[in-house]
Amino acid sequence: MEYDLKVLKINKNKIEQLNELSIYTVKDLVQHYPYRFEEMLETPLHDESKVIIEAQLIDEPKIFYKGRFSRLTFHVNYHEEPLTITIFNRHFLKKNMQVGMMLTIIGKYSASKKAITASDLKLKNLKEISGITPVYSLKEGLTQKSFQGYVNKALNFYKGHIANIIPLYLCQKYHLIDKEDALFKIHQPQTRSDVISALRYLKYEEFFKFQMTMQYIKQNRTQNIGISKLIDKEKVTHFIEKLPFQLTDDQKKVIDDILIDLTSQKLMYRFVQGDVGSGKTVVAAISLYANYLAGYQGAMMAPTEILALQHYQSLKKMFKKYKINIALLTGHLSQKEKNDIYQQLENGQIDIIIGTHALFQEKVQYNQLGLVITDEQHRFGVEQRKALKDKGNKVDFLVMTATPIPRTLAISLYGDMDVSTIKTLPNGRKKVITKFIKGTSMRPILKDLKDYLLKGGQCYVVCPLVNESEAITGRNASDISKAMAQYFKGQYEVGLVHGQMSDEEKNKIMNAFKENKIQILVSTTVIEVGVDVSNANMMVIYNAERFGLSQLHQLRGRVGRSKEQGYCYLLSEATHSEQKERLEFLENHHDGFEVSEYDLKIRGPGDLLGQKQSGLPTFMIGDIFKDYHILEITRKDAFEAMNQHQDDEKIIKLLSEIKNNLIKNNEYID
Ligand SMILES: Nc1ncnc2c1ncn2[C@@H]1O[C@H](COP(=O)(O)OP(=O)(O)OP(=O)(O)O)[C@@H](O)[C@H]1O
Repeated sequence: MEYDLKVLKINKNKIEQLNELSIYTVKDLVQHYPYRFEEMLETPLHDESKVIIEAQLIDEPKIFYKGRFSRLTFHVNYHEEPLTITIFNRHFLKKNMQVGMMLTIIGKYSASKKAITASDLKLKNLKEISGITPVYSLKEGLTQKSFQGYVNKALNFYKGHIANIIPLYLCQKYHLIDKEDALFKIHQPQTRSDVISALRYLKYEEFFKFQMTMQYIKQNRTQNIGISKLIDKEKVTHFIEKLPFQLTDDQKKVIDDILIDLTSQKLMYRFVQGDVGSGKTVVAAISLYANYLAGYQGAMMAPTEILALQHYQSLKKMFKKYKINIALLTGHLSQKEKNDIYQQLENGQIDIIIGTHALFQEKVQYNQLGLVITDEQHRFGVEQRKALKDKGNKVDFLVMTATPIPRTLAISLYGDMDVSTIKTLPNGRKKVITKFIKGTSMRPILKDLKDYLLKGGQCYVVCPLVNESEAITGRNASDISKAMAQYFKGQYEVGLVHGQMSDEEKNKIMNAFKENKIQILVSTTVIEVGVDVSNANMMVIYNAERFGLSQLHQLRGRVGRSKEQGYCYLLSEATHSEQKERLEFLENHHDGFEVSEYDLKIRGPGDLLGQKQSGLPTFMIGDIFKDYHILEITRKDAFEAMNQHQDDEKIIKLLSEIKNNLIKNNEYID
């Protein structure tokens, strides 16, 4: 049951402050878990470090005042040695301090002065205060102590009514404690092992629920009969044979998977991940062609206008000799142009439509939509997916992403989809020569750059900032482009592209670069995903330490996309050894899956995909990277639960809760 915070008799003003932390119900309060724990354990005296000690007061404390500030100084006996203790603004403690009493002192130790500058002082011995204290992430107005008080109220309110969600056989298998016990232990731990056993239960429960949701969605979908499409496979084979290159084995395998999906009764719901430059566009094109041959319209949605335009141009080129009507719909067409496209989509004149979010606006009606492909799953939420699916009756759905994640993680996270992976790069593709160069000057690589330009190549220069910033240090694209334009005046054209420009401006510059009217393109990370200019094979990245490793791999993937040798220079003043190691790792590793695995190991959450923006599910207590073995185990357990324990009382209850949640959050897709 969901209870409003009012039942806990918390005052209105405090309830508002709790609301700011997205805490609205008693359950929310109990689920606002500590983000760390502080342990009060005696530490040895190490010079210039934080120490916690227990010692005996040996003299009367003295108070000194200076303006509004006070200083309390006294001496203690610590293992037969006197130490001087100073603490600021605690003059009021003096009245309760008697010579001979035991004190606990927390502060910074100076060996030369034999003194501690204390940050906290307790008039008790350590034993009385030792233990483990949860620390919560809070907002202004709430103290740790008051928050702990509210949580305690919430726990007592629920006590005796907290039921286990996990079925008994799983609790027994993993020796999980009860849910009620886990909640008490996470908020009121006595020992470290309390925290460990509480976390084990709570993480397992959170991931298990997630995996059950995935299984539920998947099962629901499989029961849903799709349209078995009739595809002239000979024509598909003929199209493949006419391509200017041989497909890689992975491309062939994915295409086979997709063709099976399209022709089967099952609705396709497939997630294709491939390394940068592994050739996903042609896979999309073949799928769209197969769908077209079966008599259906296809839609391909890209996250940016630059990419939509690029896909449109590549598809137009690939289908030049075919009578397929391909159109581009973006937000920047005139109203008349848009209306024409709407009409042609509705009456079935357009076979394949490429575009951005504009593709699923309400006005857009399809005649016979059969396949939707979205590029970069991470930027499209459930809402958009639903909107697009609503455009057609039983539409097959393909999601492509260029941000590789280890397959096990992909299966665990996208458990409601079938996952295909394109790992191999096209034949003859050379590894991008990657060099980490210390500093932020282009001087050390200028000769390489000039030689390369002289041979007719084009180059990307990536900067972390658009303009000069006072807050952040780093090279900015505007200044760099001006400096380069000046330097190469009369020899080469320099262009500038960044996210603050209008789409029209961006497209103009990108097209000029594609047509080699611009030889040096200075940019921010707007070129990160998907841009494909095969004559541009050199990239210089300023302040490389400022980018995530997977992001650098994405950026580097813009070069070396043909048989030409690609070069990527990582300019960085990285001082931390960890930063250097990461850049050196990129020098020696070229496989996106390896890069993401390394990221996963050393950096944990955040860096791999930028979790928040990525559309990856967020968890309250489990960490998809650090705890991914639990994610994996729960996937198997959820599968088993769905198929072998569907009569278990707890499973029945959980599934009904899952369904209600999906409906409530408007995420229920039939
Ligand atoms: N089997 C192949 N053999 C040779 N070249 C190929 C093959 N498949 C694709 N290509 C070419 O490789 C280049 C990269 O392909 P594509 O743009 O589809 O990559 P991608 O997987 O979308 O990569 P990214 O995610 O980095 O954009 C294109 O120029 C494409 O024509």
